[in-house]
Amino acid sequence: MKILIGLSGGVDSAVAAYLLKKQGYEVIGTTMSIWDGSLPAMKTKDNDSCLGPENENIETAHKIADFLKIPLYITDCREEYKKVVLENFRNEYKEGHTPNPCIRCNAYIKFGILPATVRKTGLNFDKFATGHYANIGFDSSTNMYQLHKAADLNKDQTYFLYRLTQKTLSETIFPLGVYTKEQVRNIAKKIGLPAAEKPDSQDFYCGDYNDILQFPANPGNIVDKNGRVLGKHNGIWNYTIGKRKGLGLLGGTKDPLYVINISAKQNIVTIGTKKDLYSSSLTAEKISWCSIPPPKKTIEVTAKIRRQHKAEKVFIIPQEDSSVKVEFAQPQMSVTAGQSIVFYKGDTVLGGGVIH
Ligand SMILES: Nc1ncnc2c1ncn2[C@@H]1O[C@H](COP(=O)(O)OP(=O)(O)OP(=O)(O)O)[C@@H](O)[C@H]1O
Repeated sequence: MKILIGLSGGVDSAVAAYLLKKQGYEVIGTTMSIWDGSLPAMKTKDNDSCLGPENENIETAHKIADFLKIPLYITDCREEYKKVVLENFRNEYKEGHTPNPCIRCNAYIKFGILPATVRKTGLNFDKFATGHYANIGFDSSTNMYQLHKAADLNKDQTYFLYRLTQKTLSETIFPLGVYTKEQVRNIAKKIGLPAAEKPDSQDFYCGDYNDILQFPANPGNIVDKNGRVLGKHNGIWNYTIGKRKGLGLLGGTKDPLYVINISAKQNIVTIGTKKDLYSSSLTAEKISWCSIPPPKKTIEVTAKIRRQHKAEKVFIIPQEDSSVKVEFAQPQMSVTAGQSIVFYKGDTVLGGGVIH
């Protein structure tokens, strides 16, 4: 079997490639290029984000490929990344939402355009692999592939993968799903991999998001729940639900204040106390059911409303228009439009959607 692996120049994908080779597969590497140099380059050296100058990563990917004796192809995904990920990023912030670009990148670029572009060059392969921490299984009772959490729950990346389709799951391998990060680092050190000491990538972009957004200032009011003006903002995209610091309010207040609502239509940021941040339900759209057929009636599952959230008990109530209403068993803090809610049953990712 021939496997194409996405080699980022980091330790995870390098070890994943090593493990595949060790299992006897024919492995070929590809590094996707998404950086077109139009944004200010980051100043900090240790910040290894996805979107940033790539030369060093490509150089390391070449070193890794040479070390593992596998061919490496650099794949230009810059145009598509700009159209699919960065444009959406801008549109979402314009709407006062807080998007999650990694989820979109995975669904459309990393597991879509990247392998498809390699195939178009005439290079054939049977499966596509990455160094993500996740597992894929198959449920013979439903005949469906299943996305499962990684063995290393601290590194589990399934939150970012819920938009993968059945077809993609059927063609994908996650060699690191059964390992802990510590084991992966130890393998890298033991075999002397060039990327062994590289830090994990932290964020998708390490600079100021305004570099990407580039919106002209659009001043408006910061108000309390009663509409009383407490301050001014320069653009709603500088705020996210739950933000507490740097609100630039006029007078000192007794209780700590947080952003509780952002209205693009009214160009208003609303501030409230911690208890105003709690919601008992939400609506999610653009639903992707990655491991099960779309449920027709209410189901009880657990759900995360952001990557670091502890999965909580919820009831999913399917709506006519294919969106879902989600009711929390316990009210949850900082439900944020643009972020994804991801549904789990045990360690299986059922699917997810974008919070409205
Ligand atoms: N530029 C890229 N080209 C090809 N594949 C990539 C690229 N960036 C990430 N990937 C793939 O996606 C996986 C998960 O990426 P993520 O950004 O989460 O990095 P990571 O966990 O730090 O992994 P790594 O140590 O391999 O960089 C990587 O292991 C790799 O297989």
